[in-house]
Amino acid sequence: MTDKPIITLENVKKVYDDETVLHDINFELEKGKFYTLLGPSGCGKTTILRLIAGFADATEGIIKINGETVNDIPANRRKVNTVFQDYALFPHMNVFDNIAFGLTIKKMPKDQVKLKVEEALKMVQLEGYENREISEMSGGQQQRVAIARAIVNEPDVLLLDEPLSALDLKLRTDMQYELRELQQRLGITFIFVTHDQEEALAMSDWIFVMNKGAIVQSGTPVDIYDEPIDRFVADFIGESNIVPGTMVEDYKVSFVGKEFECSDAGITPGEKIEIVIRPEDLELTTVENGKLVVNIDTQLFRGVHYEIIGYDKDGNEWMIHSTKRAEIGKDVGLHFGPQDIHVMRLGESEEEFDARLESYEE
Ligand SMILES: Nc1ncnc2c1ncn2[C@@H]1O[C@H](COP(=O)(O)OP(=O)(O)OP(=O)(O)O)[C@@H](O)[C@H]1O
Repeated sequence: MTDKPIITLENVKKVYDDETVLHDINFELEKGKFYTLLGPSGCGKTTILRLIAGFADATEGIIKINGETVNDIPANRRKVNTVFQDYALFPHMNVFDNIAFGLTIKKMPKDQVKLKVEEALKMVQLEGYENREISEMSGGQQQRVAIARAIVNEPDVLLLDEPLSALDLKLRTDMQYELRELQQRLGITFIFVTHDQEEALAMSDWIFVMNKGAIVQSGTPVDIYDEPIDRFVADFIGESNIVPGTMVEDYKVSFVGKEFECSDAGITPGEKIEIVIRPEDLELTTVENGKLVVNIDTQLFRGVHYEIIGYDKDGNEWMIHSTKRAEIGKDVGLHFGPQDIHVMRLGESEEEFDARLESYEE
């Protein structure tokens, strides 16, 4: 990283009552990137945002904004702004007053406030909506007002806590494009919280996958999708086929009683591993041409593809996404290439994971 990180968390821990909700969080964020915290409900995503914003204090550890330790700096003096899930707009004020609120309390001269609000409205494509009441705006428009209210303060960092979760699917997808585009246009750092993996993959430069108060993997969307570090990430980030296997040697694995070429190396020969193959990487073919043979059990039409489930001779379940139909009860061959096989080191069991988290307490 050439520039100073815009946000740094060092050994950050948060305890509420007796419960540790964040364990030893460490990261450095670069300026101008779109970061996402992704994980199931209750894993601590919002708590990280609250610590950065200054709405809660870290129990241990250091939080820096632009290289400066901010643990003792109040929320209103940090150059970050938050867009909340429910937007937190003032329902009795019109659009202009909602956006101008922060500037007015800072006692900015009126003509300057007007200019800034107009500029912010233009950014979110709501020019001319100054006098509308909040109750007269659609969900998507309220969302944009909330963003305008945050960016009018020219923050270095914008924190977004599930800002799209109240929108219907179509609008949500539109807003994903808009937010991504806005982030690139403004060039400020976004930290976006979601439990929706597709949203995270579509929007982010970099994703932190969280589970039970810890970051379990971080990387680009492609890295995380293609090389999930363990079963939790593989399951959480998309549909996967996961079957037990063994590393034979570099670039060779065995599973379902056969050896296959793969693209992984550096794992001890003989090590037990798990094999991940995405449903869209499996191709239906004839039994003779198949690298594996499965018996087709169910088939659902999903619009763009059929979702087909079959079982191999060892009883492993295989999900296949295919534009071709299969015939229930029949054997078919599956084709896949070496690059479609992803090798996962045997992850910790749930119990081992919990024990490791507890060891942080000692
Ligand atoms: N003020 C609080 N007092 C006590 N416990 C809290 C408080 N805020 C959060 N928690 C607990 O901390 C844990 C993490 O909560 P957090 O809101 O950060 O999760 P999240 O990943 O954002 O979840 P969601 O997606 O459901 O919002 C949860 O177990 C929650 O109950």
